[in-house]
Amino acid sequence: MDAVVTRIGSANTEANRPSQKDAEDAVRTLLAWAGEDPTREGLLDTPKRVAKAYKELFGGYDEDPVEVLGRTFEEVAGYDDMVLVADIPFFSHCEHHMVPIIGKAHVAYMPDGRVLGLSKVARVVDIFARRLQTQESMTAQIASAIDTTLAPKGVAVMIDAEHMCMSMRGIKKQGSTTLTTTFTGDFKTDAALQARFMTMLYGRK
Ligand SMILES: Nc1nc2c(ncn2[C@@H]2O[C@H](COP(=O)(O)OP(=O)(O)OP(=O)(O)O)[C@@H](O)[C@H]2O)c(=O)[nH]1
Ligand SMILES: [Zn+2]
Repeated sequence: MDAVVTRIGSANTEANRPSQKDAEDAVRTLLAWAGEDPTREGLLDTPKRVAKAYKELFGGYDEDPVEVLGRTFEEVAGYDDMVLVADIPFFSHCEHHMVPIIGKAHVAYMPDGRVLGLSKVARVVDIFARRLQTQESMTAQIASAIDTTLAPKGVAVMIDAEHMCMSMRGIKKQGSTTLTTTFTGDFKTDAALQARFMTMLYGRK
C-alpha cells in the first residue's frame, strides 16, 4: 500500500522522537507561556497527564491500517451488494490549530468477493482520526486504505464534522458542520450507485 497513505504526517519514527521528559517540559513551557505557574500543586502532574493523553489522542501514528484491514472474509453466502457502516463517531484534531474535530464518518464499499469485519471499518476511521488532520485528507485516507487493501468494486466515504477551531475561536460559528466525500471505483463512475449511497444514508431514519 502507498506509504503516503499509511504514514502520512508521521515523520518521526520511534527512534528519533523526543523523550517523555522533552514532552513534559514542553507542556510546562506552554503552561507558563499561557500565564500559569507550572509549579503550583494542582499542575505538578499535569505535564505527565497531558503527555499520556497525547499518546492516546495521537495513537494513530503507531497503528497500521493495512494490518487492521488485512483480515477479510469470503464466506458471506454470495452477498455482493453495498455494505454501509454509518454514523461512526470520531474525535480528531486539526493540523492547523491542534484543536478537536468532532464528527461522524459513513463508510460504504461494494464487495468483490471479500468483505471486511465491520469493526475494522471503525478501527480504520480511528487510526486516521488519531493523527493531526484536515477533514479532506482523512476522508481520502480512509477510502484509499480500504480501496488498496480490500480491492473492492468501489468505496464511498462521507465525513460530517464540526471543527472546534471554527466554533471555539476565530470565526466562532458553533454548529456549522463540514461535509466531505470521496468516491472510488463504481461509486465514482456509477451515478445511480452514488445516489443509492446517499439515499441509504439519509433515508434510514
Ligand atoms: N480545508 C480545511 N481547512 C481547515 C480544516 N481545519 C481547519 N481549517 C482551516 O484552516 C485555516 C487556517 O487559516 P489561517 O489563516 O492560516 O489560520 P487562522 O488565522 O487561525 O485562521 P482563522 O481560523 O480564520 O482565524 C482556517 O480557515 C481553518 O478554518 C480542514 O480540515 N480542512
Ligand atoms: Zn483548525
